[in-house]
Amino acid sequence: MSALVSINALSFAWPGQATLLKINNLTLTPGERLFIRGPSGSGKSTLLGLLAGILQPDQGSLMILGQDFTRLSGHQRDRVRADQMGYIFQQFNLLPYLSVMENVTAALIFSAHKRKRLNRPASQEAARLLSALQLPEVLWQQPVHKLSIGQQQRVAAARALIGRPPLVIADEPTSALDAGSRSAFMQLLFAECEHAGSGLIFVSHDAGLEPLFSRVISLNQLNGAKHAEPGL
Ligand SMILES: Nc1ncnc2c1ncn2[C@@H]1O[C@H](COP(=O)(O)OP(=O)(O)OP(=O)(O)O)[C@@H](O)[C@H]1O
Repeated sequence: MSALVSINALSFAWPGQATLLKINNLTLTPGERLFIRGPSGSGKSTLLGLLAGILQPDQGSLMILGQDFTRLSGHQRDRVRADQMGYIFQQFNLLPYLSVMENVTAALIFSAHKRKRLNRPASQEAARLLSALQLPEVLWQQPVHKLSIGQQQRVAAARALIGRPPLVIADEPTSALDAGSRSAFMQLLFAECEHAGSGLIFVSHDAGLEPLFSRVISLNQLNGAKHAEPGL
């Protein structure tokens, strides 16, 4: 089976800055659950931005679901992301004045592929995900800006998971959750990924979650770039 993600000799620098990431090799196979750890500022979110096609490497190759992202236009990468990925952003990126339901189902408006993978009406699938994440039903028609940060994080997760994307990318998705919600969140995330056969790339500072993953990597060990973090 071909890799979901394959990185070779990739390097990336933010404009005017020293090289932040130099990654010789990283592969994710379908269904694999990868945990990436690293101190603040080590480049975890930047790496996820590259994998999602939001950023472009300066050198090297980046194959996502069999497509060479370095050869696609920004618009083509947006298409792959909308159709084949679910991305839980660190800052959620929800549409504040739309309701919880509208935010979750918005992911389907932009992707016929995600709509096709549903096996029930969109609102029912959104309800199933929101219930599994223990988000009270009274909130579902509320605009998301009225929700707590932890509740918004769960809406962002439901939006990423709807339509069974083959690749799920999660950037610190449990940072605002209490222990009970975190546990429900992790169970749903794993159950959904397993059911859909999705690969998962998960970045977190929460080392307690590491044993749940099939592979754990340290970005500092993977990264050949010398960066200016104190003590590194
Ligand atoms: N949009 C940007 N423009 C310029 N530099 C950036 C930008 N985003 C991040 N950086 C720089 O890249 C480096 C790595 O940032 P990044 O957010 O990838 O780290 P991180 O490991 O995800 O950190 P954290 O754990 O705090 O979220 C930092 O030095 C940061 O200042």
